[in-house]
Amino acid sequence: MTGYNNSNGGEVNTASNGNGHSNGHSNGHSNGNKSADYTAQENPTMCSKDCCSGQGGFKPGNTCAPKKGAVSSSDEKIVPTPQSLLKSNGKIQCDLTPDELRALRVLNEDTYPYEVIQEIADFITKGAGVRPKIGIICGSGLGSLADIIQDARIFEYEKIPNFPVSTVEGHAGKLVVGTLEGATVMAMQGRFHFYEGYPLAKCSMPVRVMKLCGVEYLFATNAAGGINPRYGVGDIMLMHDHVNMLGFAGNSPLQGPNDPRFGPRFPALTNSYNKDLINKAIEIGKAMGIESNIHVGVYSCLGGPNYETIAELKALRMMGVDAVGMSTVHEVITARHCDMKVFAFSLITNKCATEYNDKKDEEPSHDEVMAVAKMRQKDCCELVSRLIRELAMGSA
Ligand SMILES: O=P(O)(O)O[C@H]1O[C@H](CO)[C@@H](O)[C@H]1O
Ligand code: HPA
Repeated sequence: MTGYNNSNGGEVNTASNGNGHSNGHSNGHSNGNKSADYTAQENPTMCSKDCCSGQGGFKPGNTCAPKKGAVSSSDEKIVPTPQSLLKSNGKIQCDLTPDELRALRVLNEDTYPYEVIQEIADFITKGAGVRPKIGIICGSGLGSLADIIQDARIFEYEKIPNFPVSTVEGHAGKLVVGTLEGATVMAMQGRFHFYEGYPLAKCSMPVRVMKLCGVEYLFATNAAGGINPRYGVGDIMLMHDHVNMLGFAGNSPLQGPNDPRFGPRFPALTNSYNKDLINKAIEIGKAMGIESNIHVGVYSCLGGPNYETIAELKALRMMGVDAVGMSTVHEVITARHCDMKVFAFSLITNKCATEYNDKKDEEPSHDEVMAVAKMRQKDCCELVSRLIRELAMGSA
């Protein structure tokens, strides 16, 4: 791989994707459901199996009184909403613990005003005693990128005011601030995904926190499925562009009122991925002897959490997508909106099938994703730290 220049779209491969196919599926089916309405057939007047079965079976005249120990509707645990917690004097009244209350508040908080982001940033910079220049987001299984940070000050997400919590395996939920190769850095060991139930603005809110902490460069990493047939498991794809599938569906982290202190209402995304950093990373890949495992390509983010169907993967390939995942794009959009320089790469953890087959072992799984990330974390760490060294020395 030689120097990258955006004009030919990097290594984007427009290989024929074999559009015509027969998948051998038949539409007709029999559901084999012999007794769709079990209670109605056996006990024509029974109100429900659960209701009457504790009373010695159904007898004509059962009153269907609640069973002993059953929870009456007034005893049922109420799932609190902000409204249900408010007394008429506007004060919150509930028996939730402070932690439960905080989790509830963070779940319900969809937008983060500038001042709240500033508060979070102040909490971190005061606690860490530094203003980091480089922000790193660790992809699934790539948390070790943060383990190499020196003089680390670690903030658990639960302890950061107004911060969401990580719910995905391989995302520890820690923010690590310190130095790496002479640069001050902050790394998210655990990112937020749309499929976790967080709105996109919340998923990428930490990028704004990074900005207000002083971060100028965002390094975003992810685990992804390789759609480009030339990509192998364990390869690294430097992102030079993306296709925002969630954006196609009308969803953006920038939706809602725009605060010009972060950036413009209508940001351009045509030069989102920094070319100098891509070229430096290619050089570093050569120096590491992994040149043949480095590609430059297009990433696409789907909502997840399910992996893609064959038809979806074929469609993505036709659109020029090389690797697919469930993250990163909203972070990049948020970073570009507030004028951060972006470097991003995908670790290809699995090859995506674009032809129909019945091979179970070719189906993607998060276990496989984590295993490959573990296997390749050393090279990923080296690539990131060497690139940061170049930045710190002012040569990137
Ligand atoms: O993008 P990251 O966070 O690396 O994780 C990827 O791996 C998970 C699926 O295995 C999904 O969350 C997908 O987005
Ligand atoms: N699809 C979507 N996300 C992923 C994949 C994949 O194949 N691999 C890792 N993250």
